[in-house]
Amino acid sequence: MEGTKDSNVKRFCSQHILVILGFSSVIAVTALIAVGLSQNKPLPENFKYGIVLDAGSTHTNLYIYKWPAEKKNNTGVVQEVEECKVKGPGVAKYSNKLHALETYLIACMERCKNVVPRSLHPETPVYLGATAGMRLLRMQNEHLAHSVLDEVAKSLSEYSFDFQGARILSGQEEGAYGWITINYLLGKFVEKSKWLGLMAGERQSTFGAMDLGGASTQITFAPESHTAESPDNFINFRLYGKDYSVYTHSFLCYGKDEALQQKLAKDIEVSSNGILKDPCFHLGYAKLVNVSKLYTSPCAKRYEKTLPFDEFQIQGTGNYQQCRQSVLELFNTSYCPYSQCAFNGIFLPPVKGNFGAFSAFYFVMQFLNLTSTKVISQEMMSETMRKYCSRPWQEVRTSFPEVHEKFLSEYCFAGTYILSLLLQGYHFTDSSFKDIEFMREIEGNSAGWTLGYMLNLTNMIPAEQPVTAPLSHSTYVFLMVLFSLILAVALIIGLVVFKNPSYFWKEMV
Ligand SMILES: Nc1ccn([C@@H]2O[C@H](COP(=O)(O)OP(=O)(O)OP(=O)(O)O)[C@@H](O)[C@H]2O)c(=O)n1
Ligand SMILES: [Ca+2]
Repeated sequence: MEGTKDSNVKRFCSQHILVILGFSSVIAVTALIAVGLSQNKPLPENFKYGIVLDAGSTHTNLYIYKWPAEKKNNTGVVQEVEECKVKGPGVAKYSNKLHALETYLIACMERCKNVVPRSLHPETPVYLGATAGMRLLRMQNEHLAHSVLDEVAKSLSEYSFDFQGARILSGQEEGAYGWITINYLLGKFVEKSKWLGLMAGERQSTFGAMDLGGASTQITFAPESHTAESPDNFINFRLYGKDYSVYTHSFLCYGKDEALQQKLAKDIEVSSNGILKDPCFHLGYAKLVNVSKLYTSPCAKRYEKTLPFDEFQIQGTGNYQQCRQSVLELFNTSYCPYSQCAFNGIFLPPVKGNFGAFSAFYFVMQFLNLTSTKVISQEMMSETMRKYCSRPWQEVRTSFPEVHEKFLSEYCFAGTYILSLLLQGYHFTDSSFKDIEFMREIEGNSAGWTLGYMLNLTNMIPAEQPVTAPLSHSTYVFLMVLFSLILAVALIIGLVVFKNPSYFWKEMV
């Protein structure tokens, strides 16, 4: 009797201990989840802004970037929040009307005043970088180029932002910053994490970058192997703890507009009657060109000749094959002082990996409807060009009433030029051509040199990998909760078994 009472009390006590233990485990796990989640809740972020003006040969574009101040050294944190196209042509075109530069940037700078919170204006850097149009002007008249830069610098320093200067980028910088931009946006500088970040990550291959502007074009990529040939074409970077040896070259005068000027100057040399039958323009298209204007750019100088007329008329004949032949004459492949060259005796290692092709590469391909499929073959593009160039001008004009006449009339030339540059200039093959992605932006950020320029000048890309915990905070919380749950379940099962071993054994028998 005494024994039964005793065992009843024991059972009562152990049942309660079990309930208390189960209850505490549930509370502990709930508390752990709550603490983890509240700790992981994003803190109110403190943003910083940066402004870059891209003073290109054809126009100026302004970009406003924004990033959380605490995370400035992480990759992919900078976001483009605004793009503003400055009204009017590129700054180099103002060399004979400097006074007009006083008001040139006002509209876009007013946008900046609205987008960037007023309290942050004094700490928001503003950079202006000029490219090939200004490089050409500097070649012609250094003093004038300085005056243009002084004038834009003067107008930018009148704002309450932290103006950091206006300068002409070298072709190498332009190529390199474009390469940094797209690889930063594609997340190629960080290792691909494995097993929730528990295993060492894998180094990723970078994308090559190709930029086609109005006056110059750049190609930049990490070649298969480093070579001692033409050291001027190589830049070494150490980014996030990894070394990169990158090939880059900027072909001045091989932007879309200057290449066309060169072609016209080359072809008019052999005309005697002031008429230029041009296969790169549509049949029925006609345009008057002033001879002295044609020779103002240093790019067409090599074909300069005294002609018996002051102006000539382009008459389109719309023939892709003949246009291709004429364009190919712009690339001199008859000499190469290195083991391999692009054209004009410029070293170029074999192209390797994926490429992002942006600016006019994209504008032209988009117009030709060649950006909707991810993979574009060179046959597909040649066929498109053959058909497009043969369309009569009147039909083209009425089919695309919304497209600016200058752009529209030049797409036959531009597409043919792009094909020739990629195949004969850079030696892309049937297969490597398919590795080119024509892109305008990557997740809302424009592909171009400006972001890379700002990342570099604000020291946002560290040479060494920042020291971080091996796991992200959310992975850490997830694993802690999971293991605690496993522990709690094991504890409860253990207690049940300990409390009533006969039940367990009975089941087993
Ligand atoms: N919808 C558009 C817009 C532009 N273009 C062409 O694209 C070229 C300009 O490209 P862009 O990258 O804007 O040149 P810039 O930056 O001004 O020139 P650069 O980089 O050489 O200084 C021009 O030939 C222009 O005719 C085009 O064909 N279609
Ligand atoms: Ca450009």
